[in-house]
Order: sequence, then structure tokens, then C-alpha cells
Amino acid sequence: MAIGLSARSVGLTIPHYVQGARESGSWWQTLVNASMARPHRVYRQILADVSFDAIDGDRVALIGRNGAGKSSLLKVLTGAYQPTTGCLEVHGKRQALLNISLGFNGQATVEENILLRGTAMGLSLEQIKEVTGQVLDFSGLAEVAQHRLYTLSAGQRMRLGFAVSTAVDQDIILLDEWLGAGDMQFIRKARARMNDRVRGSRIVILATHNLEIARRVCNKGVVLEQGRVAFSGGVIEAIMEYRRLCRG
Ligand SMILES: Nc1ncnc2c1ncn2[C@@H]1O[C@H](COP(=O)(O)OP(=O)(O)OP(=O)(O)O)[C@@H](O)[C@H]1O
Repeated sequence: MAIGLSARSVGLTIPHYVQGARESGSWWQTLVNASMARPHRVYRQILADVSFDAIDGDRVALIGRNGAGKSSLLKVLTGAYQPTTGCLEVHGKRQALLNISLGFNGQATVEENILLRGTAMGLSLEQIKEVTGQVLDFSGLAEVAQHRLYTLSAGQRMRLGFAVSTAVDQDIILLDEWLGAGDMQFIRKARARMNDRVRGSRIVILATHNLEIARRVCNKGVVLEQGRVAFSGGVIEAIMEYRRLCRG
């Protein structure tokens, strides 16, 4: 079956708790208010009527202002959140790099973390052993393989997360602002690897504020505005639409 991903009128409403405003003139009043005033639950619509398709070879940029719903949509696309309305059709194995520290342990060494993260990704021990060398090379961390993870910089941890997540060919890769902590040299390497993956008929969905990266890496763009699709089509047109929204 061909690899593909299709969102049809996807909506997401989630419950969350809101604390009423509390006035306090003294420390004991603060304590009393904190223990007495109960938070109340409200339902909030995060996404509404989101539709788009990605087929073999597509690299889709999700762009939009802060709070537009990009990360929430990625969570729906990975399967972390079920859509509350509409439906999602996914053909292919998904790999998400949404949270750089997911599956990592600061006290374990870099090499041990490759094992931890690889296991969290569902790779077998054999597969992890096979890719460990190239993950260390790609991330430029071979020299610190036996160092504990917490001694690494945010950018080095991002390199490691990206290198592990993309070490094995995946059908669909979902990325959230993954290049934020990378330097220019690593961004070039990461872009080359992504293009490489895409040449193998893979799908990449990338949420980003970096329009230059979106333009260089992606062929399609989906602009989100207040949880809805403001535009879906070619990436150049999507960037133009996003700029228009920001001006407006
Ligand atoms: N767990 C949650 N509970 C309540 N509201 C949430 C939750 N997660 C996200 N939201 C709200 O949903 C909206 C969309 O958030 P989301 O993180 O998806 O936006 P985004 O486009 O990724 O933003 P940014 O560009 O700032 O990262 C925001 O208004 C946010 O406050």
C-alpha cells in the first residue's frame, strides 16, 4: 500500500482546569484561598476542521503564529491525541521527533541513551547496535559517547535526538521545531539527511517558525490560524499567505 497521510475535518477539543482569580491581602488569606478555591474544568477547542493530504515524497511545513495549533496538530498526527471530530488516515510507520528529551535520561551516557531512545522508538536491540556508530558520527558526539547526557549542551542533545530518530528509514517523520538549537553546519547536515530520506519516498511533516527552512526543505505548506487551516497548498504560496496574515 502507498505511504500517505490524510486529515479530514480533524477537530480537537481538550479539557483543562482554570483557577479562578484569587485576591489575597495576606499570607494566611493566600493559604486559605489556595485550599478553598477549586479550579473548574473547561473544554477548549484547539483544532477545528483541519484537512490536508500528504503523499509519497511530500515534505509539508506547518506554519502559523504562536498558539495557532501546530504542535497540537503534530500530536494528533503522531497518534498522541485522538481527534475529537473528523478522521485521520495514516498508511505507513510514523516516527516523531516532537520532544528532544523524550526517552532520554540525563544520568545515562550518550551511548546508553541511544539504546533508551531506540527502544522507545520500537527498534530491536540488533537494529540499535547496527546504527549506534553512525548515530554517534552523524551527531558529532563519538568523542563523548561515554559522557553522561546532562553534561551535553541543548544543541548537542538535539543533534543526538535527530540522529537517532532519523537513523532508520521511516515512512513518515514528524518534527517540531527541531532545528532551533542546531548550528548552521548541523542544519546543513540535517537537511541533507532529510532530503535523502525523502528521496526514498518518505513523508516529512515539519512545524516551524523558520520560513527559510520551510522554503528550502518543504514542497507543501499548511498555514494554521486559530486552530483552522488558513491555507493549504504549495510552500511558497503558504509562506506568502502567512506573511499576509502577520501583516494583517
Ligand atoms: N494541554 C493543553 N491544555 C490547554 N490548552 C492547550 C494545551 N495544549 C495546547 N493548548 C492551547 O492550544 C493552542 C495551540 O497550542 P499549540 O502548542 O498547538 O500552538 P503552536 O502553534 O504550536 O504554538 P507555538 O508556535 O507558540 O509553539 C494554544 O492556545 C495553547 O494554549
